[in-house]
Amino acid sequence: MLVLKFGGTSMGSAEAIKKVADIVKEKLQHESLFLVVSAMSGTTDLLLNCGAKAAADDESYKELLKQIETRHLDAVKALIPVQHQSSVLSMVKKYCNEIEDICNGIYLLSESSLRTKDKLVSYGELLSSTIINAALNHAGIVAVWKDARELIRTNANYGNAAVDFAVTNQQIKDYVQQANAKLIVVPGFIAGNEEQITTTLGRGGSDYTAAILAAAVDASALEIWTDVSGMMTADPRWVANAKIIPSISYQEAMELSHFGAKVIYPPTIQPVLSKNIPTWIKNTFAANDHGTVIEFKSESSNIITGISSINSLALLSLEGSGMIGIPGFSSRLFAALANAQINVILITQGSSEHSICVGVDAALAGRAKEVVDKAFEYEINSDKVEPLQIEEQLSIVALVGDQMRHHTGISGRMFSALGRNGINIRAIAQGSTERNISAVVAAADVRKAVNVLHEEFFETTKKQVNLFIVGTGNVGKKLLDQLKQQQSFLEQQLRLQVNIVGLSNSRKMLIDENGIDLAKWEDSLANAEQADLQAFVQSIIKRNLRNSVFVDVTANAAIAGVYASLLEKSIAVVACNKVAASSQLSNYKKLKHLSSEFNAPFLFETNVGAGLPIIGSLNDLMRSGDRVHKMEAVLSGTLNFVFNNYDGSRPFAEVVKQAQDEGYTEPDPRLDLSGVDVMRKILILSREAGVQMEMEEISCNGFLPDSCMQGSVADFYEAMKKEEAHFKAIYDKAHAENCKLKFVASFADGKAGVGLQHIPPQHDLYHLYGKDNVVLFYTDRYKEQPMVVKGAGAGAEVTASGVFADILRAAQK
Ligand SMILES: Nc1ncnc2c1ncn2[C@@H]1O[C@H](COP(=O)(O)OP(=O)(O)O)[C@@H](O)[C@H]1O
Ligand SMILES: N[C@@H](CC(=O)OP(=O)(O)O)C(=O)O
Repeated sequence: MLVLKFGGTSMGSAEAIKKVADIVKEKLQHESLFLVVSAMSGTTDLLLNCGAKAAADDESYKELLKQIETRHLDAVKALIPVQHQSSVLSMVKKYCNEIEDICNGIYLLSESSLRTKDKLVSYGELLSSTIINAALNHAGIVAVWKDARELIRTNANYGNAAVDFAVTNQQIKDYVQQANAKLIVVPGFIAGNEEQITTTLGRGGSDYTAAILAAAVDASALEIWTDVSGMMTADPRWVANAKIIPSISYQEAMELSHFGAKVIYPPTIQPVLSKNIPTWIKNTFAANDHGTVIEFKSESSNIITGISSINSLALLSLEGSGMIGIPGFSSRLFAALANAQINVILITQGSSEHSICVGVDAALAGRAKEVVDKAFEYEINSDKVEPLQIEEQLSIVALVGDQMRHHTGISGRMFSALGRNGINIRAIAQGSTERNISAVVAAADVRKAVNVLHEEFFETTKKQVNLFIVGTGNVGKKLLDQLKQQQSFLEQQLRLQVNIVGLSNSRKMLIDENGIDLAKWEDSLANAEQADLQAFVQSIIKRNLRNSVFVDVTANAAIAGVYASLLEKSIAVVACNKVAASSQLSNYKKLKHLSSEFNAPFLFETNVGAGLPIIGSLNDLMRSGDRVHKMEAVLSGTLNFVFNNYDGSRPFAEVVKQAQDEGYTEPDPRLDLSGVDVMRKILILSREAGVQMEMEEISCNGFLPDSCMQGSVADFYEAMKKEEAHFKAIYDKAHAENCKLKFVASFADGKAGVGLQHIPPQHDLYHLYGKDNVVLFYTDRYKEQPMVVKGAGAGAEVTASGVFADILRAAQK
């Protein structure tokens, strides 16, 4: 005999029920069947909700009752031909009337007991099993319906009754023998006690019904049909890359289900394990998929089989000096919890014996405090023990696998992966079977934790990076082009799946967790919501996605102001914006500190020399113990371009405009022309060279007349035109000395300065063309001959590629 169980998801609509009928028909060709069904999906919750509303004197329960009735009547109408519907419709109607009577009773009494709740929810399975039984018979498949309450005997622990296996097994065997039927339809989840009163086997308990039947009749197999193609390495609603586990041991399945893998109800395994009955998880909507087989395995080949989580946990800590060395404290704690029917999910105790910490379902925390404080009343009153402390809003994330005990370093990898992503671990437990390592984390972090661990243990070949990009100007656009062009290369060659989750400019912002399509980002952004920097940042933090990188491709001070709030949430920051690194020294230091404390890269290579490897090379020198004595540099692509192209033959203002049009200048070119931009750069280099420097300490020998510094950018161009003679004179003077004009930044003996200089032909800085930058580093190791980094130091394309390189660095941390 074969036992098939179809869950609520497989019974959710007439369409789905037709698929169930097809599968049953096919299976019947080979074997006789027990068919166990759950309530149509959502029905159990609806029934409980009706009861709760009625008990709270809320008359709207009547609307819910209508929904339940309509849903089931509709299913009958869709499944059974009109001329045969009446008897089933009247059966459904009769059940619905009974539900209404019960709810009316609850409403009148303003109260409902666990026993009444069991009676109420039993109608979900009674309805669904009646409907499928009728549908099968009308389709010519002969089926008999059997009330599970007459087969499965339990105690009277309503809501989660315990099975009396001796009576149950006998009842099932007797019935099967007497019925002699090919197909027996049974409502799942419900059972009966000695007095024939309805009980239930706990939420999700239809799986258990099926396992009990399978074990009683020594079934050839148990098949649990649901809406996924098997047990997966993690909950597929959370982890997009979760994979089907083709085969798994009973113990691993038990451990995974205990730790939240909802696809199977934990008690299900015990009956089938004791009879060694292979148990399949199969997909009603993809019946040919292999699915998962749960079976006996002497040696499983998996080190880690799956990752699951329990999402509502409270940690209870009992602490006090009176606990040390005195036996019996823990047994009293556990006895108090057990007597109150509070299940302990996790236990940790430090070797000092000064405290003991247990995890329980968050809903039971209040009750736990009552009973434990009562049990230790004497010790609490005499200050030997503190009143029970409760910490809520926690979750457990667990790694499960038979082979963990044979492999060292698994927990190390687990904790460091969580740590790298800024997930704080509140408590740890490892089962003595070493089949499970559990970490307690904040509930807000659990989804991220499951994803981080899944990536660490199952997606070793691929890593997902989640980008939040602000700025879609010259550099931003180029960056998006480059990302689009490289996306598949990165995935195939570097195994990096780069997901652009957020995109914002000063007008609009767009967030899409599945990744913004880079082929049409401009349209999507144009139609997105109004930009709001704080809302954007909060949304990044709230999403709490692993490997998040914030990318600032603006020159905006407000945006530089949000880095700290991101770094302290372990979100990496990549910026071509120089404002933060050149801000007050205290702010620069704070950001550096947050970056190291929260393990979140803060990278700004493009702050100096665009895509040139200037800061990275300097960092390498410093990290390897070198010391910088002197730096000499031309760091403004704009100024270099301007002085390389200006010879008085066309106006200075026109050359500046060309530099702006070609994308070398800051949005306000006065930042470049005044020397401020170069001051920022030498300041950043000095700081990266280990010097504590403020912007005010840098001297500036500027060349721009005061008249050019007033008003708007348009006013600036007008003013430059009027000052043409001033610029011509500067040029002529240098030319007369056979020198070129270079705006030089220098650092020596801990001091920095910038200014326009006459550079003679033999000078290192003379041969510098176009928009090129150059830096000469004189260090302990590069004494006479400096280390030179030289090349195009401005332009959207090269800046974008420098930002891109920083993103990859942050991603591969
Ligand atoms: N590790 C896991 N493997 C497979 N499914 C899982 C896992 N963890 C959680 N699930 C979820 O369990 C769901 C199936 O359980 P459930 O809704 O109770 O189905 P049914 O109504 O068929 O009993 C799946 O749709 C899936 O989203
Ligand atoms: N209907 C019950 C029992 C059950 O097992 O349902 P499902 O198979 O849909 O998880 C519940 O919702 O708890």
